[in-house]
Order: sequence, then structure tokens, then C-alpha cells
Amino acid sequence: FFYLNDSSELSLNNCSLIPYNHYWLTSKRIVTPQGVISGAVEVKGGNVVSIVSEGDWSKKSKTGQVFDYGEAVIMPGLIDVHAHLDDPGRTEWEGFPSGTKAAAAGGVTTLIDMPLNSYPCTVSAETLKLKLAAAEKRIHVDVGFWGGLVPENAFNASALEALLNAGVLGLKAFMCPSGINDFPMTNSSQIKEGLSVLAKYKRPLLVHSEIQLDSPLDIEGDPRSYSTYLKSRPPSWEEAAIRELVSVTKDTRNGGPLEGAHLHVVHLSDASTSLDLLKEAKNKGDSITFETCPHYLAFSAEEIRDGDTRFKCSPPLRDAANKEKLWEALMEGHIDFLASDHSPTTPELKLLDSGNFLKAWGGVSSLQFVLPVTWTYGRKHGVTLEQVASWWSERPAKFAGLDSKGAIAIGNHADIVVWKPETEFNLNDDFPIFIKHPSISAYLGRKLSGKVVATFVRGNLVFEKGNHAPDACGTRILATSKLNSRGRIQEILAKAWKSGLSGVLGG
Ligand SMILES: NC(=O)NC(NC(N)=O)C(=O)[O-]
Ligand SMILES: [Zn+2]
Ligand SMILES: [Zn+2]
Repeated sequence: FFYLNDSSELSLNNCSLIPYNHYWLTSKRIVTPQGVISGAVEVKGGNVVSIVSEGDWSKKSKTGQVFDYGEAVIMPGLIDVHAHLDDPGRTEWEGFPSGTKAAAAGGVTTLIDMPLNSYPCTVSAETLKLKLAAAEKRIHVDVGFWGGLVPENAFNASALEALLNAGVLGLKAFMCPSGINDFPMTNSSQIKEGLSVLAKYKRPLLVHSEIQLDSPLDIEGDPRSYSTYLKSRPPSWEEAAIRELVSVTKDTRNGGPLEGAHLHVVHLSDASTSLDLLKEAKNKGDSITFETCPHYLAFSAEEIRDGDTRFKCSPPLRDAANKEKLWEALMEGHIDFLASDHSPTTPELKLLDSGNFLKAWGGVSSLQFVLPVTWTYGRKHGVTLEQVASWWSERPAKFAGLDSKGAIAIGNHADIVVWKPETEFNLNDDFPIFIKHPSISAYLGRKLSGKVVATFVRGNLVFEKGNHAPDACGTRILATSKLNSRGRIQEILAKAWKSGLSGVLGG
């Protein structure tokens, strides 16, 4: 992929809190693809250039600065493939500056921005240009972009190809109303059509998988009660969508008419029939993956208080038994990876005053907290550092085709988070929060474990101890058109999907 870099090469500038181009990070716990080691990581010119174990480190003649992080964990930066930053057009909801500052503060070094909730939505080559302009010199971490598959472009192959050639990393579709009028839903024949174009580019289609079976507003019950909302959006919605999707993805199997296409179910909530259908499709060889989000793993319906619309999202948070089943599926490797689905709005549209679950904006605000949340709620399930790195870095990188990211490995971008898993903190008003509207975050008021100490993006120290580097030097990531660099991209993605996503990604 192509990195549109606005800043000059790492130098003594404002992109980084440290003025070094060449340095070492040492720690007792460095998470590498070969396991957790004690030793040092050498960074030069924005890349990882060597990794040495403790034994070799003491023998080494060192040039460059050394930053010793002691017992803190050095891990690949998180890659969040599902965030809505709402820029341009709805920057009062979030925006690139605050959203990417929150990402950096949370150890997220790359995020892929969703095509909807900005205005306009990213559904054409022209609207992608507006996205790119909005992100220029305003992002603190690296940002890629999904395009939208909507009825307007689904049967227009040249429009879709123009959008893909312009650099979106893949497409996103909704099978139910998205909440945004200019991002209408698609049906399965439109999805099929989109997949046939995407197959040529070897880029994925991400799908919000719910089909509206009844009008949620017809539901009876107190709109301030979470159980009313839950009844309005039952698991049968997810199940109906996934049933349709797997009837399409069977064609993605080897030799099938959609071979080369890949479908990804976003934010799976239902751990019953929907999960079983996905597992079955994978076993049969469909090119399909799925994510869930930290909020489905942290919260359950029973604990949501009347009127607390911070927890409203779609699909909804379900009961505690469902949550346990999601954990089981994640630990067993069925769920491919995690993503935030950070989907903020203003406190007014969250209807925090009236607390009407049926009318409030659906979306959980979480971008800055996904690492400590995964760790805090995962500890009792025995989650390891390697698993966190796999769910948040390695697998999302493979999925999005970011071949120089996702692992602390020689030659990769030096995208690194340093954090202290054992350090607890209260997410209260004293904690520095960078998302635009902290009051709508479902995690506010919680005690979490796992504090981010420092975040490096391509070697730039972009965040440390509550401070950001002065300039926003993240790069915009564009997929290289297959027409421009035939072979390479295709090869990498084909390899990732065939071996990686069916093998590494737990198929
Ligand atoms: N328009 C949205 O951002 N919707 C989002 N809302 C949620 N998840 O509640 C989503 O990803 O579906
Ligand atoms: Zn969604
Ligand atoms: Zn979303």
C-alpha cells in the first residue's frame, strides 16, 4: 500500500516528542511474533531494524539513544479497522484531530476510518478526495479509509473501480438502515455485485450484518429500559443477515464464481446461531472472517441502567451468557480479531437527558480505551499478551493488507505501544481523555487495568505521559491500484487470505 506522507522524514521536528532518528527501546517484555522476549528493539528511520534478546544485548556495541522501559510491555501498536471519525462534515461528533489523539493515547497506531457518518460519506472517488483533504496534516496516527458500497454504486462497476483505484482499502455495506440517510442499505444481490468487483482487487467487503425484521419503533415497553431496546433488535436480525451472507460467500470457495472475494462481518454480537453459521461457513472454505468489539465482551444487558444510552449500539449488547460465549469463541480462535466500532455523536443526540433508548444515537465511544478494556475483562479468561497482539495488531494488519504493520519485526514500521498491564486507573474526570465527548463513553467511571505509557508511529514518539507530539504527522494510507502495481499487492493479499485468514485467522 501507499503511504501519503505529509511530514518530512523523521528529524528534529515536531512530529515526535524525541529528537532521535536512531534509538533502542529495551524492556523485559517485548511481544514479537516469536513470543515475549526480554531484550531490545532497534529503531532507525521509522522502521524496526533489529531485535535482540537480553543475552545478546549486553554484548552488543550500541550506537543511538537507549530508552529503558523496564517491566513495561513493548507491543505492536493496535490497528483498529473499524472507527467512525465523522470528518469531514460532522466534526462536532468527533473529527480527525481528536479521534487520532485519542487513538495515540490508547496505543492505536493505525486506524481505518469508516465511510459513513462523515458528510459526505465516502462512496466515490470524489468523496474520498474530500476525506484525504480533511485528514491532511490533521492525523496523529496512520489512517486508511474504507469506501461505501451503496445502492447508487453497487451496479456501477466503473464507479466502484474508480473508488477502489482512488485508494480505499475495501468497501463497507449495511444490510439494515445505517442511521445516516445518505448511506442507504444494500441487499444481497448488490452485495454480490460489489464482491465481484472487489475480487479483482483482492480487497475485502465489510458488512453490518443485521436485517430489520420488524420496525423497532413498534415495540411496546418503556423506552428508557434497556430491555425494551433489546427486544426491538433481537438476534434473529443478525441471524437473518448472516444466513443471506453465507449463501453468497459459498461462491468465494476455491474454484467458485466469486473466488478472490472476501467478506468480513463487523461487530458480531449474537454468539448463538449467527456464530454457528459463520463457523460452519469457514469450515466449508468460504473466504469469510468476523470481528467483535470490546463492548460486547465487557458489558451485558442485565447491568445497563434505565436511561443510560451510552450503552446503546447496534447490534445490541446481549445477556451475560451470550457474552461468555463470545469470550469462548474468541479464545478458541473462531473470532478473527477485535475492532472498536468507535461511533460517537454529540451528548445531545445520545439523548442522555431523556434516556430514550429507541431514539438515541446508536454507537459506543471507546477508541482510547480498547487496550485496557480487552486486558481488564480478558484477564479472568486467561488472555495472554500474545493474544492481545494477535487480535489487535497481527490479524487486523493481515486483513487490511498492511504488510509492513502489525508486528514488531525487522523491516516493519516502528508502530509500537508501551504499556503497563498491571497498572490500574480510574476512568474518571481526572483522567486525560481525548475523544471529543468523554461524557458519552460507556467506560467512564470504570476501573481499568493496563495503562498506556508511550506510543510510537513509524518511529515518531507521538504520545507519552499524557502529552502528544505538537504536529499531526500520521500518514494517509491508500491502497495501490492493481493497475499500478500488479502482482505485489495481489500476491500479498492472496497469500494473507489463503494462508493467513483461513489458517492464521483460525479457519
Ligand atoms: N452509523 C453508525 O455508525 N452505526 C454504527 N452504530 C452502532 N454500531 O451502533 C455501526 O457501526 O453500525
Ligand atoms: Zn455497524
Ligand atoms: Zn461501525
